[in-house]
Amino acid sequence: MNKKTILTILKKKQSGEKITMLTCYDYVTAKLISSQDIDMLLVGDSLGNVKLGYENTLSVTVDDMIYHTKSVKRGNDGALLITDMPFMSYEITIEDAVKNAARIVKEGGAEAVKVEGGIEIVDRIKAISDAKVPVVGHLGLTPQSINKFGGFKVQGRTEEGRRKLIADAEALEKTGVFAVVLEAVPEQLAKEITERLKIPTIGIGSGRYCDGQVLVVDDMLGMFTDYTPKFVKRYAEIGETIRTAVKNYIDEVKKGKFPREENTYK
Ligand SMILES: Nc1nc(=O)c2c([nH]1)NC[C@@H]1CN(c3ccc(C(=O)N[C@@H](CCC(=O)O)C(=O)O)cc3)CN21
Ligand SMILES: CC(C)C(=O)C(=O)O
Ligand SMILES: [Mg+2]
Repeated sequence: MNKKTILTILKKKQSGEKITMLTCYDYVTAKLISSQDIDMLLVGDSLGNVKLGYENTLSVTVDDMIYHTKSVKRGNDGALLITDMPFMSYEITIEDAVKNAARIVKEGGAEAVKVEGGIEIVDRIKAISDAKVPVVGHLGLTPQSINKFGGFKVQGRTEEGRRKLIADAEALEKTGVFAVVLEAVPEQLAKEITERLKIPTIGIGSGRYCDGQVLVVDDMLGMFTDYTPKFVKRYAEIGETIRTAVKNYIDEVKKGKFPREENTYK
């Protein structure tokens, strides 16, 4: 597949071509997804929920992110590879932020990192970017703030919230992020932010007017069903397919129908 870079992504905003992104956590899935000319793969810290079975993303470590990024890297054919910086890997000091971003690039092979937050973290973002690592921002319902928000709560519904989100988005652009994920941002506000910014907005639950869209792959494939945010559309029922396949396998082994002659060495 044609190699996508940050230039590919920036150009799509200019031309008005929609940008596509999915999360991805492993080699097999990276091969499958990138065979379809997706623009970006995100090794999301949602892997804490989806792959590790935690209740939220707060326990995810830099080592977890590197482990999964290496796996995705080997299967990726051409997509721009972005990895989330996990909770507390960029909050404490600028030095931490740069060191952890560097590990994600050097050891994991990510081409960019994503961080959650606005004005309060622009110094960390600038330092990472100055260290030659492209950064994606993430605003709105930022899951690493779950304890501060008191749950997975839509942000930007009050006038003050609206103003803060716009100011954060503009601050991120000024600091040099090359794209910003807008999560669960009310559609008209996401539209306004998208129109104000020269960098692309990638929406998840933020309506039709964002420059691109992202979903958690296990959600859109019907694999992860512990909870289903309203913004998820199921494009397949792979969970159901797996259950049926496993059921048939068990039945056939018990009845002696599997293995058959063609599955047997002579
Ligand atoms: N599988 C999965 N999909 C995701 O999209 C996702 C993760 N995991 N883990 C990290 C975060 C958590 N996310 C979530 C989780 C729950 C809601 C949720 O329940 N939202 C409510 C709306 C809440 C409100 O109206 O304020 C909903 O009904 O959609 C949203 C995003 C998004 N991210
Ligand atoms: C949902 C996307 C944007 C994300 O941050 C993740 O998967 O962790
Ligand atoms: Mg994330």
